[in-house]
Amino acid sequence: MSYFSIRKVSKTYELHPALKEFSLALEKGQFTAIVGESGSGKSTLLRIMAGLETQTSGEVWLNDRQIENPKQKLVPGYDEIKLIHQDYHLQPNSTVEENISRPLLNYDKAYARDRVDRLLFDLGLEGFKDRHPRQLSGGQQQKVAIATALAVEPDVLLLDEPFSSLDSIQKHRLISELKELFLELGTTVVFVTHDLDDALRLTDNLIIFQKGKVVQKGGSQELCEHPKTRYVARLFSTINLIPDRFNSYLRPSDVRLRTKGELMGHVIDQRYLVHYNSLSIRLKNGGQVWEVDDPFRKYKIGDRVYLHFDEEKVLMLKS
Ligand SMILES: Nc1ncnc2c1ncn2[C@@H]1O[C@H](COP(=O)(O)OP(=O)(O)OP(=O)(O)O)[C@@H](O)[C@H]1O
Repeated sequence: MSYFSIRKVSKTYELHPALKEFSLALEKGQFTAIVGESGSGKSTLLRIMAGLETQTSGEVWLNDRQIENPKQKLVPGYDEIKLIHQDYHLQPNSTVEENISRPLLNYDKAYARDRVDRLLFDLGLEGFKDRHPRQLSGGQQQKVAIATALAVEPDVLLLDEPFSSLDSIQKHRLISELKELFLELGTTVVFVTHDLDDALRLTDNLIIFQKGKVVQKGGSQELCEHPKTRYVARLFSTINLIPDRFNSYLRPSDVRLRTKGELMGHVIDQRYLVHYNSLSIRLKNGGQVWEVDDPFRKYKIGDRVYLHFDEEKVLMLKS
């Protein structure tokens, strides 16, 4: 039996199905990321996992204990399973230290002191412990929210896009720091996000979620090389539809540019990126615009180019 398991959980709001028979099994200390677009049911799923929302059917288990939903439990939620989302609620009139200490009010004083000191240290907040939330940056406030959630040593941490208010440099640094901390603490982590890049900073154990259902699971290489749907493929890069062929696509890196051939187009835009130039090419037949990598930075706006590709690189994708 797995440590944390979600068994065929479904949720229907009025008549609208938000979650369809979702199952997941995690071992202790394992991380997983659920990547899905807005409205795909990610928050609903995490709230059910935390015992904060009542599912229409299915079960959630932590070890040998079934997680009760708000209809079954007088005070919904568990200290063992903590949910952190973007709208974290810090106490504005309390200091950082007081915020982190609050969940530990009923604990042994010496234990609480040690725990708060450790969290301040682990999250790099020692220098800010006497400040109030309004005196902190978004990233620092987020760290305080995470430290507050970790204060009671939860076994499972559920992260619902908690970093979306940060810029990408801050966000990636924070995710890397947290990864180290979670590994050290042995926390089991479920991270939901719409951003594959964020997910991959934490883990390569991916679940791709669309319209309340799992569309594909696996590591990034498997999903990138063998995506089942256009949505999964697009998480990694733009895809170009091949004219006059059904559901057949190519990634920008799988198109070669030549000065002769059959599929002709003109470069209409060029962007300098770190490893290559990215070109927008308007195809002659049909007027479609393809995005193509130019690794030798050879072509310029206005150039005529011919597009070549290997058949084995063609992705056959459902919607
Ligand atoms: N309390 C509610 N009552 C009715 N419908 C709801 C309720 N909460 C969510 N929904 C609907 O259920 C679906 C899933 O919503 P959910 O918030 O779980 O998605 P999400 O993937 O977390 O979206 P986002 O990334 O935008 O937060 C949406 O269509 C939403 O409108």
